[in-house]
Amino acid sequence: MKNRSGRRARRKRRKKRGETGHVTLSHEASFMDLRRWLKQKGFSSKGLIPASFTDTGRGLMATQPIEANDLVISLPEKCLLTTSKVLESYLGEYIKRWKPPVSPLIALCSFLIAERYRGDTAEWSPYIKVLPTSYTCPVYFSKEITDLLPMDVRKKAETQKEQFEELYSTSLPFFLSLQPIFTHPVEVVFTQDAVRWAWCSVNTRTVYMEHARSDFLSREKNVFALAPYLDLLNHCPEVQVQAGFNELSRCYEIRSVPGCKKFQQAFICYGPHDNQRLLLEYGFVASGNPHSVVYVDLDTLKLCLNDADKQLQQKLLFLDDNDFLRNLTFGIDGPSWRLMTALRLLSMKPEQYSCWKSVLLGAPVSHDREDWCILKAQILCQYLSDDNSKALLRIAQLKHGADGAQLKQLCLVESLRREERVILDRSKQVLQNILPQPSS
Ligand SMILES: C[S@@+](CC[C@H](N)C(=O)[O-])C[C@H]1O[C@@H](n2cnc3c(N)ncnc32)[C@H](O)[C@@H]1O
Repeated sequence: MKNRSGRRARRKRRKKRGETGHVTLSHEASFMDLRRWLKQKGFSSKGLIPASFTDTGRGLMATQPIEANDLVISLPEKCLLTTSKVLESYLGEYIKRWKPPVSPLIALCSFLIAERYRGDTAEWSPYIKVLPTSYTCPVYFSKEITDLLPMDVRKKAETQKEQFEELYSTSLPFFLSLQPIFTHPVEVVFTQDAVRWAWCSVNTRTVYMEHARSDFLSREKNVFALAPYLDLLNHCPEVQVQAGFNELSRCYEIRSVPGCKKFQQAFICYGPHDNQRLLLEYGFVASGNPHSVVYVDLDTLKLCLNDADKQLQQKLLFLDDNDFLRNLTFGIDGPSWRLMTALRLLSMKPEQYSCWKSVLLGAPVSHDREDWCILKAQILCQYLSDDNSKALLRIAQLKHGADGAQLKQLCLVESLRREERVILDRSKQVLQNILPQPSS
């Protein structure tokens, strides 16, 4: 008889209960220091411990059941790193002096970089030490890897990269003004890589918290708060939570609507984001994400249209005026309502223009125009499928000989492309089923 208490049996039982493999990290010196430091600020991490999970990486595990609607975590204001704390710090006088005022984002980024530079002597050192040293957000991607992204997200990633580079170059004079704080030249402390790290730390880890406007900061939104320990919570699209700063308890609180079983990962939901947005803003992809779709960008749409249509430019202008040139998608259920409506408007013959209002509301133009739309949707779907296959092939080639960071990025783009593949295959089936069969 097999030993039922063996490792394999335990793994099997865990799998049956829907638990994934994990290794606890709470005994690691950096996490022990973090918990000690937070305890001094009034936070008790009882009930949640850091662990590394096979499917999501580092996260928090419940060591006791969390009942439905119970608090998952409650982090006192003292533990939150906000722009007010930065203004009260040794950086404050430099920020207050600088004209025009720096943005709340740059204030936070500068503080993270300065604290990392100060090492063990930094007040926030226990927190800085558990932050990732690098990120998998597209601002880290080379052009070769960015080019493997689906067109729509590729353009957004390129814009994001340009915006980051612009932010870095326009913030350089301010960084240079911080020289008196450092013994090394500021240029070697505030490198583009350091600012990218801080920028990703803020963008991927802050919680939303509104702050009163400060005269010392620019008018850009000041809604960030870095929340040590709480920011170890990973995202699950299906989980419902209530989160926010509680003015009475003066704590940032998260309540879980469904609760969480003992020894399972405690998740929160970052928002109803599709995988493209998760990749752009957080540098990961959630498999089986119910919000995921495949975008049809304008260039792809144009590729599949008839150039001979003399009214094409006018039709595209009309679509633009009615906000029908963005968010055109394929989903697990086939082409979206917006995509089909855009195609219907594009399909119209001049003598049918009088019915544009009902078409905008979703009515088909005519039988033959509806067939035209389904055919165009099929062509679009096939075009995106071919692009997907080419990208997956190229990823497989590039994975040979890639270094650690590149490999992580390639695997991430690969997961996004695999999720896209599932959606496109399902869309193809849906379109095949609705296409009228030739009569025998
Ligand atoms: C707020 S942090 C969560 C803790 C983070 N995993 C860590 O190790 O510090 C957000 C980051 O966690 C990762 N993440 C969150 N949810 C994830 C998920 N479901 N799968 C994979 N990575 C996830 C992403 O890298 C994201 O940028």
